[in-house]
Amino acid sequence: MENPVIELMGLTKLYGSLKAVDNLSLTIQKGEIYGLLGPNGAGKTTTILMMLGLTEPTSGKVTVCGYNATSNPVAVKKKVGYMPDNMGFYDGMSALDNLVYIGRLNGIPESTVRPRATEMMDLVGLGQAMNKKAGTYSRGMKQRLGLAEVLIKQPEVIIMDEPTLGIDPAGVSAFLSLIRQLSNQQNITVLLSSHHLNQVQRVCDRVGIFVEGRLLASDHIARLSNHLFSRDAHVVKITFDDQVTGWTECQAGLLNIEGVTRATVHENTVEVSCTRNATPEFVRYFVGKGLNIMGVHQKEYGLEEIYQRYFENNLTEKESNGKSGNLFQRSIFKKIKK
Ligand SMILES: Nc1ncnc2c1ncn2[C@@H]1O[C@H](COP(=O)(O)OP(=O)(O)OP(=O)(O)O)[C@@H](O)[C@H]1O
Repeated sequence: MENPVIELMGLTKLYGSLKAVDNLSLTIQKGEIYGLLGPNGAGKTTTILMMLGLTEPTSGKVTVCGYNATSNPVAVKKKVGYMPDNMGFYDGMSALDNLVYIGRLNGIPESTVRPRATEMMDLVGLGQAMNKKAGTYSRGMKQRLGLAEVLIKQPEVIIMDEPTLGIDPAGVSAFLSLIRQLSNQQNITVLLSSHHLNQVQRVCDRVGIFVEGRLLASDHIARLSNHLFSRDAHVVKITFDDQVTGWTECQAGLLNIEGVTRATVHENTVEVSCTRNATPEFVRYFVGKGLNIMGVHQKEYGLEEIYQRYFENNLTEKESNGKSGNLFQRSIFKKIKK
């Protein structure tokens, strides 16, 4: 059932002559984890600031939990927990006391604030370390403490800007699992802005690809992939025990199979692109020809390929419109790919 929690309608933000956000329309449903992807300067932070009522749109409207973020930012702030990429704590105080302090600031009564803070520390996996000073926490522990600070408000929406920056791979994995668990158990809506495509892919239900203030695409990863790679939605690599001989005949046979758009060979490996999953037919075909199959590998398109394809399409469109700035964009893309 449709239950929009965040709604952006024709949102535009100008900084002088620079269009940081350009006529952005987007709806995020209750309980969704939505990933906002884009290179540096794409307009992600500006969009988030408008959602929080911290900066005013030049035109358009943003509502969060039914409240207009521009005219009623205080109501929005009560519903939303915001986690910037670098949260500050009182280093000399214990992590638990930091949390109690935030709880008090958010109006939690004195009788319940400490038990609630303790509960949140357990929830984010810091129960054993809650009496340590925040200044002694590692980067990953600080991110968890930041999440506890957001959760103590019991928000309906959590907005995170690069939440896993500087955390080691094991810490990232644990942190993302925690976000997924919170969303499943408490039906919290999460908006996650990130450059880390593989992390976004692991945790997000839908993603938006954002470039130069414009949303180029917004959908489920599988749907974006089907849309972009429909001609070669299923690519299968088949490896044989020896070099493939009589390839011309083989290739003609494969192209006769329904949906096959391309078949190539390199030494002992054949790659077939198809609009449907016809792997069993390929295997039967080669077995029928007396070839010994050593391995079958089905390629899946990840967010990285999807992002790259959208980015390239955007560049091609700009090139054909004769706009400049391509080298800059390409260098940003290389940076993201690292
Ligand atoms: N206060 C401001 N005054 C002028 N220009 C700004 C201001 N804030 C942001 N911009 C510009 O707006 C554009 C979008 O910036 P924004 O910070 O929203 O991008 P971003 O997608 O969050 O980037 P990053 O991934 O680097 O955080 C950039 O060109 C930036 O230089």
